[in-house]
Amino acid sequence: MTHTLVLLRHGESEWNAKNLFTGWVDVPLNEKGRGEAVRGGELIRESGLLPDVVHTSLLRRAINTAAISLDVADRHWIPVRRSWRLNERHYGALQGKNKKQTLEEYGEEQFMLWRRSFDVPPPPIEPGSEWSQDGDPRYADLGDEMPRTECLKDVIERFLPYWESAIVPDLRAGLVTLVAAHGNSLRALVKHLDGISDEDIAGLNIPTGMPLVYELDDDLEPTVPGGRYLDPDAAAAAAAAVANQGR
Ligand SMILES: O=C(O)[C@@H](CO)OP(=O)(O)O
Repeated sequence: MTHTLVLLRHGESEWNAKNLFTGWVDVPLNEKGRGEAVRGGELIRESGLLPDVVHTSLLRRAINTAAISLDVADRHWIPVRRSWRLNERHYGALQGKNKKQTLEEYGEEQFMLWRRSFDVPPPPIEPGSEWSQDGDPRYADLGDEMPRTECLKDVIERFLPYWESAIVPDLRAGLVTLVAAHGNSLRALVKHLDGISDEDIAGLNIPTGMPLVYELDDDLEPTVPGGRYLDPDAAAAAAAAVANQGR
């Protein structure tokens, strides 16, 4: 028996379009992003892989992408679970900063260390500063777990408990499981599923609004490494555009 997992990065947000580091800032989808979510829903519907349950982050770009896509696929009624553990990577003091300006100010090496290294987090965000999430009621229960910055390694550490306790049980119950999340929380998941090395994960970029399907065996190993995008050509072009952000 295989288990079906469908991953969906949110559609383009207002800050993706402005080329700003976003992280935990709760930015809305823009017009293009809503269109990508519609297209994602059409691809899901056409594939016949209709989700039985959906997991999202606590951020509206993922929540609304899931809602739009599922509405198009006529699956708007399925159970939903949300967790901060699926949030985008916290981008620390870079949140709200322009990627191109950051690249020009700090140079290629530092920029790429912050964006794609496995274990180098950006500087922590200043408590109470403009783009900090202090006092946000949705994170009131986090206490000491509330991040001030994160590298991909940190994202994997906070994501895995949710994977094990919430997503794996749905997969094992035979439910087609949709995870609507973010570029870096999905990179954490794909790294885990495909066993990608700490070095090689730097080269992996997830495009917005493109459903990526994994069929998993009983050990929850992908039957096809890397999974399968429902629209592979569009996904490859969009992933290259993510890789080139800042330039
Ligand atoms: O800004 C962010 O939060 C992420 C995703 O948009 O950006 P990056 O791809 O640079 O990690």
